[in-house]
Amino acid sequence: MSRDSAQRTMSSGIVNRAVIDSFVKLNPKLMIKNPVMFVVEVGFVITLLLTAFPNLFGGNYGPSQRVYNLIVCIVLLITVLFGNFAEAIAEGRGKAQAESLRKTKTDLMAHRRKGGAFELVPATSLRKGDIVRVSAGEMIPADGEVIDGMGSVDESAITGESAPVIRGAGGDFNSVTGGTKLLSDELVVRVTVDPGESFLDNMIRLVEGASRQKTPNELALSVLLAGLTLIFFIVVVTLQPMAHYVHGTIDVATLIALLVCLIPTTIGALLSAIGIAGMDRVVRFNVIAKSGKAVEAAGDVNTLILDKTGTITMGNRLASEFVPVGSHSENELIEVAVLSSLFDETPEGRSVIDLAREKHIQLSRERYMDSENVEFSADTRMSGLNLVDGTVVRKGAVDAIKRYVAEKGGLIPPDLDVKTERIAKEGGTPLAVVRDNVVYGLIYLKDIVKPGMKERFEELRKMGIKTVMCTGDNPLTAATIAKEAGVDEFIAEAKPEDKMRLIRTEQEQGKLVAMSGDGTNDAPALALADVGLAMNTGTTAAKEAGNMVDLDSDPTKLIEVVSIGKQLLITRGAITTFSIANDVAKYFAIIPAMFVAMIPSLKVLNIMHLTTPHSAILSALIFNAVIIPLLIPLAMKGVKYRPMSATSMLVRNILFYGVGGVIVPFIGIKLIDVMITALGLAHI
Ligand SMILES: Nc1ncnc2c1ncn2[C@@H]1O[C@H](COP(=O)(O)OP(=O)(O)OP(=O)(O)O)[C@@H](O)[C@H]1O
Ligand SMILES: [K+]
Ligand SMILES: [Mg+2]
Repeated sequence: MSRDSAQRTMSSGIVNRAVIDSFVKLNPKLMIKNPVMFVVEVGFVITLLLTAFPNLFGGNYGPSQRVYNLIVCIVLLITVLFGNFAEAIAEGRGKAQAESLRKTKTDLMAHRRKGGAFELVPATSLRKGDIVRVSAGEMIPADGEVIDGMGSVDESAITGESAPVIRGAGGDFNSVTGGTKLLSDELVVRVTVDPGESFLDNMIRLVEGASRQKTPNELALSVLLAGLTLIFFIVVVTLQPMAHYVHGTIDVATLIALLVCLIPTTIGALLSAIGIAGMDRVVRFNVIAKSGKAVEAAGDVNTLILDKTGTITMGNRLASEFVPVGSHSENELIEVAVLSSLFDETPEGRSVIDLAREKHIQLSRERYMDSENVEFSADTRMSGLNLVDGTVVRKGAVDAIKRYVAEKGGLIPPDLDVKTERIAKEGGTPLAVVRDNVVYGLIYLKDIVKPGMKERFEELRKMGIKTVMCTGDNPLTAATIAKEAGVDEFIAEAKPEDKMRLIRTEQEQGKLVAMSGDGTNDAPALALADVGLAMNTGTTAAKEAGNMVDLDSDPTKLIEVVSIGKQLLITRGAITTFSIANDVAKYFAIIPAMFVAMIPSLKVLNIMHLTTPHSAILSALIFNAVIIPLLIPLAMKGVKYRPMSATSMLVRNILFYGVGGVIVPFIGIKLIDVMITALGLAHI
């Protein structure tokens, strides 16, 4: 089957299923969650009874009333079904996706460690803390952290990305996901989740919408809609005594039709579809949002915090030059630099070794096996070795090294600052190299700003979002890169806790903050931020702390997420405006029609000139139903979002959807009235 036709059968499958689901959702237990549409369903039941027994509530109605009641009854049923269909079709994609994810889960086996050996067990029996061995060609049986070995993993089952990724013990690339396939080598993995709680399980639940809860915004809107419904209910109920007062009566089916026309059924029917579609759009960008709330928060974000290396710049900072200082030669510098990097497994450390090799300087690791390796940390901003003979070598951020040398009573060579400045002004990262308390020179780490960053930040600025670059690098390098990339503000020489402080300060000013990160030390900040986008390549801690995970591990994807969030909020606002404006217009169609027989002077209000009172009511009711499926595409695709300030967006939308919402029903109802008249149904 070609991809195209496969897609078509999938989408026709989704439609068929949605049609069935529309009926399943008629179950009152499910309907009650949506009070507006529940009222319509109750109306359907009552008019159904009135079709069978036209004089159920008194009166002396003839057979033509039966036909009228039946038409109202059918239109009401269709209205409810249309609303259910909107929700079902929005859920459809996720359900289909969940099914294909479930397939990757079945029948996994695992080699679990027991004593000194490994036993073959079903993956479903694995518990948190179990140790498993995975060999090349096998599926990784559960989520976990690699504790030994390194290998390439095909994660396409969850990311859809076919390029294999490297996973290995230690560092920020140690997390593996159950259901992905190890392509090479062997890994020993410590399982980090119990059955049913895995990433894949969560993802299935998420895309399926099983764990979907109403967001605070949605909840507030639902309460408002329910309130409006109650008000209109009271209004409609009091119409009957008013009619009596002018010596008329209004039949119950008409009252129900009026009520349904007046309550906000359009937004009531589409509300949950809009929310589901928003989450779905995020998924299509390969981002897993743990809640709809996170997506919504993204739409309101004021401040975006990004780190420099790897987010704004390419991130493979490579040593490109050795710059000796004082009276030291280049070779002397290189030797100390290599020594300090001998066991430094960061890309920076590796690149120092590579550049030195190009310059024909190499040291054997075996000779220094007994020395103590001092790993790089974002807190010390240094790395190096403590040799057995007491010699200490370090490389690191220049200010950190300067402080270190001063503590040890060493001197700072006079040309260090000038040379540091030169590298920093070019946007490079200078690393100072020191043996004991003597500074030998600088390593020039080059990093390039990713293409197109300036345009992306410009777009964010138009959305009214402030961007702050937070980097551990020195202020000059930071300033150069900030200018080149076009971020609004930057913080240099930042330690992980500075990120948290920045988030807190912004939040205290009432702002919503988004950030992306991947390291274990990013986890607290990811948890603190309103939108925390964790990288899938990152550590388990980071992924647990964030409320979104980017499967492609592209930190700049926050920009798309923010756009989708905004689009979601705008779409909901637009359809709400449209829905309520619609109801105003329907009021003009129905009220004059209902009362004109009793109060002839109301004729002046009858601006639409609909054929008969019955046709007026039926036209409004049919329009009310038909508008729901007509708006499904808009609810699913979202209102197109263009970067502009929130107020101008609001004004524009109120004009478009508010005014449009008043005009469209006038035209629509008139057209339907003409058709009803042509069909000869106006005089039933
Ligand atoms: N392997 C390393 N050995 C020694 N020093 C390093 C090493 N890697 C980075 N540094 C220094 O430590 C500083 C802080 O590094 P850190 O990773 O916290 O921030 P960064 O990568 O510069 O910025 P960002 O937070 O934007 O990623 C770097 O600017 C650099 O000066
Ligand atoms: K309505
Ligand atoms: Mg970094």
